Amino acid sequence: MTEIQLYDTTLRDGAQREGISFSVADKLHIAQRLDDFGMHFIEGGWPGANPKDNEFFQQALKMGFKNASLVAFGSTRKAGIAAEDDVTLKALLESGAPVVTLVGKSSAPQVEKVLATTLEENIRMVTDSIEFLKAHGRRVFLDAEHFFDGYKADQAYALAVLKAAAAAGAECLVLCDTNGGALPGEIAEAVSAVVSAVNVPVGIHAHNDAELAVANSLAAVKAGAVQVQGTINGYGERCGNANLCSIIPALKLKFGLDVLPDNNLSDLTELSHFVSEVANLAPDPFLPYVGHSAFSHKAGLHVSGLARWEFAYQHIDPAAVGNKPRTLVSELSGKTNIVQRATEIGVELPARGKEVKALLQRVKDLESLGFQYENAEASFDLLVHRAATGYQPPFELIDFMVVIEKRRRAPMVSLAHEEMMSEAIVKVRVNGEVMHTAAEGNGPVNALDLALRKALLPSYPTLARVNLKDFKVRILEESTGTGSIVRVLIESTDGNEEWHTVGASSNLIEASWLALVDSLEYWLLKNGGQV
Ligand SMILES: CC(=O)SCCNC(=O)CCNC(=O)[C@H](O)C(C)(C)COP(=O)(O)OP(=O)(O)OC[C@H]1O[C@@H](n2cnc3c(N)ncnc32)[C@H](O)[C@@H]1OP(=O)(O)O
Ligand SMILES: CC(=O)C(=O)O
Repeated sequence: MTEIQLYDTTLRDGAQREGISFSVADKLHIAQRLDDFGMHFIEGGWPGANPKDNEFFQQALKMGFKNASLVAFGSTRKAGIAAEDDVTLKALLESGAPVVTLVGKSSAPQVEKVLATTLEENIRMVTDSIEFLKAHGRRVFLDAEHFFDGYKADQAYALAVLKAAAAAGAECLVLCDTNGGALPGEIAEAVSAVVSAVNVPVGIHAHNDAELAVANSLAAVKAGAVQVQGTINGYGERCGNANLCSIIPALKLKFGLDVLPDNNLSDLTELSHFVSEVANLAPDPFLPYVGHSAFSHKAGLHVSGLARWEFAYQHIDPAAVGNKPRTLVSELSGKTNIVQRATEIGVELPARGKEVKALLQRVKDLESLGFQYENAEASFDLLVHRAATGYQPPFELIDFMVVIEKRRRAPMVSLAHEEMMSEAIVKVRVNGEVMHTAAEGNGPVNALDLALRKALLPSYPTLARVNLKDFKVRILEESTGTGSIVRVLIESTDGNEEWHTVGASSNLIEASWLALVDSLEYWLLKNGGQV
């Protein structure tokens, strides 16, 4: 079986993504996780480029890896100077990394236009640099920059660079689609040609500018490439690099290549989320394999099909990559979505009973009025409970009133001397007793929240732990202006768990009230007022 080398460049090319700036500690944490995961090579950065990268190599060598080899990245020597005088080559040696990946030009137009040197001198730069590093005991890979564009422009020259690198002792010739514009067929053809022309293993380094980096990497492997370079979550310069979170499961589960132990693959989703956390980027829910929505099922036909056969609408078992299937409830649901979600919250509903039909109809009716349940699972769970015979809500609204007043403090000098005052009066029945409370707040929803809590806290003191974490308002049917329907989505937390509720109305206060009441009622229902 072909041995594939997994080469991660999240810490170097991944850090070239706009918005990412890893600290040394971030890099060390990520490197540790990549090593635990079973990555074969971890490219840590460009020694000499900045103090953080220098520090990283010192610390990473002290830390040591159990699976991976540490790789330092840098360019071939500058034109017109000796290798031993080149600052980049010296810094690569000083980094102490046992493996060095050298980026060298393999495209004739790039050599002439960008390096502004001769084609012959570029070949000498590649050869001298590899020989210099090999003479100092380093393993060397060549990242043949712009290889595929160079292969189209001047095939003989692109191959001559690779042959020179192989003769100088490069262990792997990594063909780079640096501008990310190549197509899978072109990649496969060029990789096959190189594999036949050289006696050294070939690798692939693809960028995602045409959204083909993963497809191109897989096409390269099919054509004989044995090293795959990429990044976690596809982070990288411009539109990113080939996403290892898609490539690794494809190699393992679809190509049947034993690139990692099975148990490690199930850590992939966690690894992806860990790296996005450290990069301070929200995880992309729509990433294949590892995204929160990668196995979310919304359409009624899909959910019903999946209930009969787990592969009806899934290309792999989500558990293989550490992910989970989810069932969404919405206006596109069928009976099975409702039954499954009800089962998840411990309510058994007969699959063909009238309760399910009524709930499904209620969801569709409410969504047509502006509610949206797929992002507000707690509000849907309450619909299920409220429909059950004998359900006793922890509190019931009798009525509420909100007053908003603009007050001017005399003497008025500026807007800072004007203030908005909101007061809410709430009447609710709690455990048979009518509670009549009032509160002032910095806005009408805040005043309502405070007045409602005043009414509930004597009976449910632990409710004090519940906080509103996020409050989103979306205007639906914008064309009707201030008369349009608004949807309010509230995210709440008790410090341990988070839940989402929804309200919709042509009145913003009412929409907010509905979402607020659902939030508190949901928590009381789940916790019985105790935590
Ligand atoms: C395809 C890739 O993603 S390769 C990785 C690119 N990554 C980075 O550039 C990030 C780190 N880079 C840096 O910190 C800086 O660019 C440094 C420290 C490497 C160099 O900085 P400077 O010395 O100021 O040079 P600058 O970046 O302006 O120009 C690049 C120089 O490298 C030369 N160069 C570019 N590619 C190569 C190559 N493959 N081999 C040799 N020299 C090269 C250019 O001709 C230019 O030389 P010049 O300074 O004699 O004109
Ligand atoms: C080496 C590299 O990052 C590239 O060619 O894209």
